[in-house]
Amino acid sequence: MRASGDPYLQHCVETAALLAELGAGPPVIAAGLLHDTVDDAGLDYGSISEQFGAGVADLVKGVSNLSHLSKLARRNDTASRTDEADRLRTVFLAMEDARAVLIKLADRLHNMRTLDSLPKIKQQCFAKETLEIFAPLANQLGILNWKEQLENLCFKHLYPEQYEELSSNLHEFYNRDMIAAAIRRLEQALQVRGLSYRSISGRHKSIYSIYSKMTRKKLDMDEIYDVHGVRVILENKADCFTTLEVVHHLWPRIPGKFKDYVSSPKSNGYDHAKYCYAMYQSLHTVVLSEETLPLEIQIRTADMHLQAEFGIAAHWRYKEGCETLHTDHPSPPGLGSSPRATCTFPSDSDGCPFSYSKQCDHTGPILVILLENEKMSVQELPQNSKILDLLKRASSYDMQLSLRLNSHAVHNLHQELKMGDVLELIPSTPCKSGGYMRELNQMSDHRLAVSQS
Ligand SMILES: Nc1nc2c(ncn2[C@@H]2O[C@H](COP(=O)(O)OP(=O)(O)OP(=O)(O)O)[C@@H](O)[C@H]2O)c(=O)[nH]1
Ligand SMILES: Nc1ncnc2c1ncn2[C@@H]1O[C@H](COP(=O)(O)OP(=O)(O)OP(=O)(O)O)[C@@H](O)[C@H]1O
Repeated sequence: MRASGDPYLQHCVETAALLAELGAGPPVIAAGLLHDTVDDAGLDYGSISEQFGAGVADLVKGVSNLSHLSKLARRNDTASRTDEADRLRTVFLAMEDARAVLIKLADRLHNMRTLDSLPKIKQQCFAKETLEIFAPLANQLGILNWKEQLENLCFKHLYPEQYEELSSNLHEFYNRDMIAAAIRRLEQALQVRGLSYRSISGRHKSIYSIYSKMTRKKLDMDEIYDVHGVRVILENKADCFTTLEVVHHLWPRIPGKFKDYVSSPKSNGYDHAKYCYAMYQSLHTVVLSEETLPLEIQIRTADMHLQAEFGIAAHWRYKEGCETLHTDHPSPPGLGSSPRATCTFPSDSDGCPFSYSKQCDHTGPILVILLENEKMSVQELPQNSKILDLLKRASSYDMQLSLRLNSHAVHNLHQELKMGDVLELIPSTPCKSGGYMRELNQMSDHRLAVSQS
């Protein structure tokens, strides 16, 4: 039974259903159904592998590893330390098949939907971790719909009064029909003008995004002009300016809200990886709809859009500085040429071009997890660092320890660490004499001598 009183199986089925809705294949859906069997039903890798295949068993094990680290992160309040939370997200993506991360996200989304039945303190703890770690992870993987749902649920639990107030205002304010009507009107006007466009899409801003913008910019709700938005993607720059004319002809403009980031691109700061400035290009205007509500209209070419969504001016970077994968927002027709423009759901780990290891040139530092006395830290080390280098950062110097790297006993302290490795320090008997580091060094020198002889 779950705390809500629902049969436990319901959580497993809902998790699998979320993955199916996303377009996941049978192994991922099966692993979604079985995701808690290692931790909560005492099944081991072998029996899952025997019944469902090694692929499914690997995924279930991967989710279990992520759950274990997530639990430690909650206990250590990692979410409160922004840098460490950032690093943990990178490690999550690096240590497991990206599909295991998706299953963990589906699991978390369902848990967040049913959080009401847990004690208040646990609700807050889960919501905090979800907001700092899992919602940005969903964003990094491009599952924007899950990201918004997670953020909205966190907002509800972390700031219930503000949530209630804003959601009752928005209940009156959100107008989905208006967006659809505006798109239709604009499509017709563009056709009359003989302008061909790649796509016109619309969205209303999520409640958490509105709240964040209000707090970030110290604004009232009626000062947020992009609650309702439409985006037009066209062939070339000239068409963008013609479309702007059409828009301003259709609706009265709200003064002071026009921004020409096409003639004067917006700099998003220096991109150290690419040695250049990240530039964002788009025309933005806010008009007054027939319903007398502000409507933000963004106009850009397909190239500008690719740059905004996937290039160095990318929306994820603009928001939080991470990687992205758009699975639930298919790219507009004709935008398929970029390697980042579309992503079908990967059928295996190698098939996923968005896993950290595939994208990274491995010249930068590595991030690894150090577990000692149930304490978890995410450590950044230079390339080619060894287990010994990591041990120098451990606080439990005076104990005899057994070491496990990614759940396997460590035999060579000079073994090189790689991105996403998890090193566990397991205290056995208290150390009687001598410093811990000296013993470790002796032990490793001895092992090295033996292995070389
Ligand atoms: N990808 C990307 N999108 C951006 C960037 N800057 C702005 N945007 C998008 O453009 C929208 C409007 O940005 P601006 O016109 O600069 O206005 P604003 O910051 O929202 O401020 P207001 O005028 O108060 O609405 C944002 O909500 C984003 O959707 C950027 O650098 N990269
Ligand atoms: N006018 C618009 N039309 C269509 N899609 C939009 C429009 N404005 C933003 N979007 C898209 O909607 C999603 C959510 O945007 P949201 O408004 O929450 O954040 P944002 O664009 O970063 O804004 P801000 O920084 O102003 O809060 C993003 O994928 C964004 O690209």
